[in-house]
Amino acid sequence: MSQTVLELKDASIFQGESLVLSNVNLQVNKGDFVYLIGKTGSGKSSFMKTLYGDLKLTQGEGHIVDFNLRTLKEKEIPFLRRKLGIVFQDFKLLTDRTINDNLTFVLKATGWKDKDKMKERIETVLDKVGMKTKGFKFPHELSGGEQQRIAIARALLNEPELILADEPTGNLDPQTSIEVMEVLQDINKNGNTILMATHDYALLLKYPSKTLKCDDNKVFEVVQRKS
Ligand SMILES: Nc1ncnc2c1ncn2[C@@H]1O[C@H](COP(=O)(O)OP(=O)(O)OP(=O)(O)O)[C@@H](O)[C@H]1O
Repeated sequence: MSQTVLELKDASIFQGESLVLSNVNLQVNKGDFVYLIGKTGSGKSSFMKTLYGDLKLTQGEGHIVDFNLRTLKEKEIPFLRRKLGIVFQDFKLLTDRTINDNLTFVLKATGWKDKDKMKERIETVLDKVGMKTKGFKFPHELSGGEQQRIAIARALLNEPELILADEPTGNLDPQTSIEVMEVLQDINKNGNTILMATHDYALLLKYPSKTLKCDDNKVFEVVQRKS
């Protein structure tokens, strides 16, 4: 039986008083790879922010991993985020420390204590993104694509039930975008569930998957035609 990791029913997404998306219905199951597309300003980031608790869900129903978005309390947000892996367009690595220290920082902040176990987990996630030998480097010593791989590794640290990637290739050239996408495809094949916001249509064509579109304050599924 498929396990639902995200479900929205008649959910409306607001930025302050203004309605961004209305009556959103969607279900994401374990193992899915789902795209969220739409023009600039159509609401993709607002949608993602609602899912990780940065914007409150005030209308409709929303369940993500084991949390109810309607009743989510401020103090529960860190626990929700531990079950999610979040990847941003601009990587958001800490620039003052090495990759190993970036990853150790997250593990410590999420309750890990055993040094050997932390080291082992860091090696495992760096290996998953093909960056096993780069742990000693500082972020500025890596290319954009490599930094994004590290950001994906960081998202994987606590074995998230769902990865939310908001324009993960937005700062990358087309070839590097494909390399990062291959990493996301690999981790999806290994069982990770991914919801990815993008406006990169070339990626959609190359890696077809279930696609939701934000347009005109609505979210609907689009069916890709095979040409
Ligand atoms: N912090 C904010 N406060 C008020 N309105 C906002 C805020 N952020 C976004 N908006 C508005 O919400 C709407 C949706 O923006 P959003 O950033 O979600 O779109 P997007 O599809 O992610 O666009 P992009 O691809 O440019 O990131 C826009 O009309 C935008 O002006």
